[in-house]
Amino acid sequence: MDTLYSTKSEIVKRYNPIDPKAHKGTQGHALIVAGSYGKMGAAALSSKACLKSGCGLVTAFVPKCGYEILQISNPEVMTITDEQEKFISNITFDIKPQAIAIGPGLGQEMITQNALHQFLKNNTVPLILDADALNILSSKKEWLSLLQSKTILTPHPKELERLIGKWNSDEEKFDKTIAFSKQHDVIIVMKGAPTFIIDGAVIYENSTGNSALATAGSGDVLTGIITSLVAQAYQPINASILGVYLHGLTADVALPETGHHAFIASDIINYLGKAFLTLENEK
Ligand SMILES: NC(=O)C1=CN([C@@H]2O[C@H](COP(=O)(O)OP(=O)(O)OC[C@H]3O[C@@H](n4cnc5c(N)ncnc54)[C@H](OP(=O)(O)O)[C@@H]3O)[C@@H](O)[C@H]2O)[C@@H](O)CC1
Ligand SMILES: Nc1ncnc2c1ncn2[C@@H]1O[C@H](COP(=O)(O)OP(=O)(O)O)[C@@H](O)[C@H]1O
Ligand SMILES: [Mg+2]
Repeated sequence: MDTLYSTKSEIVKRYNPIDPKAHKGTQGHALIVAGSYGKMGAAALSSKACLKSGCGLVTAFVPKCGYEILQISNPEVMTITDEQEKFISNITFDIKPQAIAIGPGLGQEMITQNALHQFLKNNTVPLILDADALNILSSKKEWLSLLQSKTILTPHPKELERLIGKWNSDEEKFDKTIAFSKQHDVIIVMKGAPTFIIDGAVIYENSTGNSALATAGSGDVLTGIITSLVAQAYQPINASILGVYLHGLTADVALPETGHHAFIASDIINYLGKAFLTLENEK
């Protein structure tokens, strides 16, 4: 099994500094479809991380109960709401995003499952699927054929197991994940310590991050970062590799200042600036 290691010099090659003539309209518009009653934090974290990774415009699509939560917690993020109070039931919008994330805090209500199905049948926008979007697909595997080429899936180990079934060894885990990636032509961000990014037979091993990331919402933030990069026109594989690297780097940079225990998902967002600067200084 050949694995490519994401060294800093490899990452810098994939990183594009922002054009001095850029404006919010050229920096991409991302849509984050997330949240349900009691899990609106996932939508807030994901959409803030998206904005703090350079995306020009970010819109959150949330159930009605999330409207004020999103508008107050993230004034820079625009918010549109579903007609249902507590769950998403119909993913329709009149904006033209360049990347869409679905899943953080979404829940798996039947009405939400149907909304995801209808959305996948019609969608042509580059997509990032996380959390409950993956759990729904695990229970409706026939919908996987609706995914466009190079859709990005970001499962943690339990979500991966739901998607590909149990494994008895690391080798089997990789074999099954590679087979899944090839069969559905999707990129799999296999989250863990470390995270591996799998694109067919090609495996990239991330080189940043530490156990400070073992905290609620850490994956929701990663989804926002990767979605931001896709909206800024990074190829899905480059957005995945660079996003995972920057996510881990925030924790490495923060550690001497915060320690492991006090570091929370919002700190990943707080340290994104310093993480990006380390790449800019190398360019
Ligand atoms: N503030 C908010 O609004 C937040 C909202 N959130 C939202 O909540 C929803 C449910 O998401 P979730 O991931 O908590 O539930 P679930 O899929 O059952 O997985 C949990 C089980 O998976 C396993 N496991 C996980 N990681 C592992 C690892 N590295 N290594 C090994 N095993 C690992 C572990 O299983 P165990 O080891 O206990 O058998 C664990 O018990 C989802 O929509 C999410 O976005 C959260 O993001 C939090 C913040
Ligand atoms: N010990 C660790 N070392 C490095 N990264 C970790 C560690 N623990 C968790 N992470 C990272 O934190 C993120 C957790 O994602 P996830 O489980 O989806 O969180 P949540 O659903 O709470 O947002 C992943 O990117 C994972 O790689
Ligand atoms: Mg998660």
